Amino acid sequence: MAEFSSNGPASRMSLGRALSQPSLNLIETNDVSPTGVQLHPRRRRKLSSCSSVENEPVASPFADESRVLVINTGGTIGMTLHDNVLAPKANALVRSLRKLPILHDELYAQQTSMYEYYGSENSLVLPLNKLNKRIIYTILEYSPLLDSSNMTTDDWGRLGKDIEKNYENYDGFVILHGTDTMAYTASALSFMCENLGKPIVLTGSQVPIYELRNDGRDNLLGALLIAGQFVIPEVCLYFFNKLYRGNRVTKVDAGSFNAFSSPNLAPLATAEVDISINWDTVWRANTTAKFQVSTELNRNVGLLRLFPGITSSTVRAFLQPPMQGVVLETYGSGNAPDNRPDLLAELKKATDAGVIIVNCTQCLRGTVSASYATGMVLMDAGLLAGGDMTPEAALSKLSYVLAKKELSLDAKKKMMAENLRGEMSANLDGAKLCLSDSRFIQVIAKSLSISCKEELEAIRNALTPPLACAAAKIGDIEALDALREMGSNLCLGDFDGRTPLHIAACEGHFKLVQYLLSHGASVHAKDRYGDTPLCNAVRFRHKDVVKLLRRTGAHFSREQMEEAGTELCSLAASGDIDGLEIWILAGADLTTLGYDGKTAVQVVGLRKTCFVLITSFRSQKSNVSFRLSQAEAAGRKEVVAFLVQLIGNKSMNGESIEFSAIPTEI
Ligand SMILES: NC(=O)C[C@H](N)C(=O)O
Repeated sequence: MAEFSSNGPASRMSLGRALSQPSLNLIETNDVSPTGVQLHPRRRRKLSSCSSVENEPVASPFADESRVLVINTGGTIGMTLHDNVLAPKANALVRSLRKLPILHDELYAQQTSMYEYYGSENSLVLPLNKLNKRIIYTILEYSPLLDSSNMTTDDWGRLGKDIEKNYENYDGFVILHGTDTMAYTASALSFMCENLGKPIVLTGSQVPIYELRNDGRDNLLGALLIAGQFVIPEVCLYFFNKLYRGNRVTKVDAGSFNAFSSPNLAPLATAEVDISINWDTVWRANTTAKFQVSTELNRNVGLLRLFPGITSSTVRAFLQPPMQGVVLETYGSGNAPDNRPDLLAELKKATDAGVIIVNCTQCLRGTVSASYATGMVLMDAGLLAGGDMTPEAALSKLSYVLAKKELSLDAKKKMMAENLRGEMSANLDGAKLCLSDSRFIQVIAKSLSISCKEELEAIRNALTPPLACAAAKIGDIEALDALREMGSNLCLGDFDGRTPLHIAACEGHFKLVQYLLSHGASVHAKDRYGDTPLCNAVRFRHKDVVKLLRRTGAHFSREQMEEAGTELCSLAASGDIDGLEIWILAGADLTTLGYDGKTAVQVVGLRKTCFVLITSFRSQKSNVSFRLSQAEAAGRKEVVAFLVQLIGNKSMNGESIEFSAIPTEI
């Protein structure tokens, strides 16, 4: 049998702990439960691993597994030679990866019934890594596989939809993609993915993975390790040991493994002896809104590069309708000839007619500014300054913004000037409050005789997560604000991976949860026991916090859902309607099987179940149609029928349900 790593004794209640409650007598080592229900081998193994010593909780043997969806779009990484040219080869990647021990541990897969459990031939598992984690990845291969030169905005839309569809089932996403247009796809996805909370990592290679010497294996492995281990809520690009923000990169070398550059932003992470994440640079969606993908893109956009002697007729032809948005690649810090009234007149005519023209530099590095007269003339012609955006980012941003039909032209222009996903540096001159400005850190540094920047940083990194957690415990927003101004990252966890959001969720500090979410805290952060802030809020029954976290996109994983089955039955058995209600608000399904194959509905009886459902409908109206369809999908015809009869809604359309008509007692 494979060795399962344990996280050691848990010091507090976790979801997994429900399984080891002695009063529930859940120790099950046989294939068949007491009620004769066949348990899946993975769940059986999990249940049998529960401690037989009373009150000693044992972490789930699978708590240290994470899941990554790999979408293979094509590119050199999966190409083979045919008639002396490279072209993508279909249905070959999974077979080949299965034979590579650094990318697949067959023994573990067999012993844990992984293929059966995930129901996919295309699932693989990485060997145990340094952080004691297993990354299970499933490959979704597109057909046909494409050289990225053949990709269009439709392919970006397909990627967006697939990520949206699978978002809740995976911890992170890897996209295998050709390098030629990878910077465009990465930029476009960064805008399309609104309120992203999980990592999406694009990678590929310069030499096919099937060749003896290649960069594909390292790139794929690095991308998987990052997507499976770190909650970096960005569309990123991983290549040659570096993780970049996707909308900051450009392909700079066709013949080197070091093919990409991010000239205006340092890498988000470097994979050297250790993978070190530059958390201060990681971009976070500061909202309490749910993840969604906007697949609408406007194709009437283009890139125009200035060159000495360009004719006004070329410019005029390029700016003709249906063109709606153009990135003008200018000289140096955003300059164009100021002695060419013919050219400037064409630009002005177009902007007056409603074409949005963004000024970006042709230089690899740097930003546009209005420091020269030759730059000012473009402002006068109505161009927008593109800051230090790459042309790839500016073009895909235009395509995304122009597709927003509900916005006026002015609103679109305003949006173009805003920093939406970290694609531009907001204020290059704005000095950030630095570490050494903090009196608190200074005092500690002085008493320890420390003065160098690296040591100061090490102190900050060690001290601030527990300090932020302490502030979260007592609901002290001011203290958190002070820590944040000092340059501390409020999303980092303490030694147990518990973030301030976990603590605030346990304590039920609603305002503080709101504050943290609006400052980039992640609802997907898992502590060392695999618990998210949502698990904590449920455990400590903070209804309003549960609702807020759900609105922000928090959800249970499949494993947590399955564990919930037993907890729900236990609550049902003890008649704890309040307890059941909070689980439902958190997204649990009353038809989930408990340890012995019974559901909470069966334990509590139909009439009471309906009462619980109705109570939760009352507090979460938008969930009505979802719950009904869930009950329907689960084949709980009697529940559905009873509800429909009860609320008099024959159409089953949740939106039209009259809540005041629902009796409070059944
Ligand atoms: N290295 C590569 O992947 C180049 C290839 N032509 C592509 O972009 O699909």
